[in-house]
Amino acid sequence: MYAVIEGIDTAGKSTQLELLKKKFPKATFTKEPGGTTLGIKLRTMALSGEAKSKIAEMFLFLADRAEHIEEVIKNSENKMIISDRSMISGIAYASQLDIDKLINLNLIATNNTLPSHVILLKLSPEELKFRLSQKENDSIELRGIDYLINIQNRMEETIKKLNINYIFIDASLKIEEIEQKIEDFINAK
Ligand SMILES: Nc1ncnc2c1ncn2[C@@H]1O[C@H](COP(=O)(O)OP(=O)(O)OP(=O)(O)O)[C@@H](O)[C@H]1O
Ligand SMILES: Cc1cn([C@H]2C[C@H](O)[C@@H](COP(=O)(O)O)O2)c(=O)[nH]c1=O
Repeated sequence: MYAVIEGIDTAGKSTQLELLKKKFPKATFTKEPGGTTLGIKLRTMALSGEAKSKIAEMFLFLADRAEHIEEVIKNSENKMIISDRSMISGIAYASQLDIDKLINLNLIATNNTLPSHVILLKLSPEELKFRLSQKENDSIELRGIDYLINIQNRMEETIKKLNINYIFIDASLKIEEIEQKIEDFINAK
């Protein structure tokens, strides 16, 4: 199983991953960007805001993804893998490009590997605004509410197009309710 937790910034992915680590201690937990040695450097570059070209920024994330698939996902193929983000973020955040074109580019980076299970935590604009106001924002978060809600819509569209097992969860539910829904989803398949 290659399960991924998706959602825009502050959706609650890290919170749920910490709980999943306790529930599934034998699983491989990983993340994008920054799940490999090279990925840590690429993550810093991508999030610094240094790339003036959005296409250059997208290729930094794609390079991270290619290395992550090769170094982490392929090496844990027979285990349960749970990842913080995946190619779905890659497709959604590169919002200047068409989704179908991005699916093809991402399949090159992943050597045609797709997640088997996707959990999307969905935020309302109001809750997103509140959560962003509670933290220091990086260069991507500074793009604002409308930008991030558009990314969330693109995540939904991408997941449906890829025809993967998925669950969409209201990210404003209580932490324990979300935890239970995720556990039921993972255990069901
Ligand atoms: N269900 C919830 N209800 C209310 N607040 C929550 C809930 N889940 C997480 N939070 C809070 O929202 C904030 C963001 O959560 P978290 O860091 O888990 O999100 P994230 O998706 O990992 O964010 P990022 O992508 O920016 O790293 C934290 O302050 C966290 O405590
Ligand atoms: C994989 C991926 C991520 N991003 C963005 C999304 C977030 O703003 C950051 C990652 O930081 P987090 O700690 O996981 O929230 O990068 C992106 O723009 N493109 C991608 O492919």
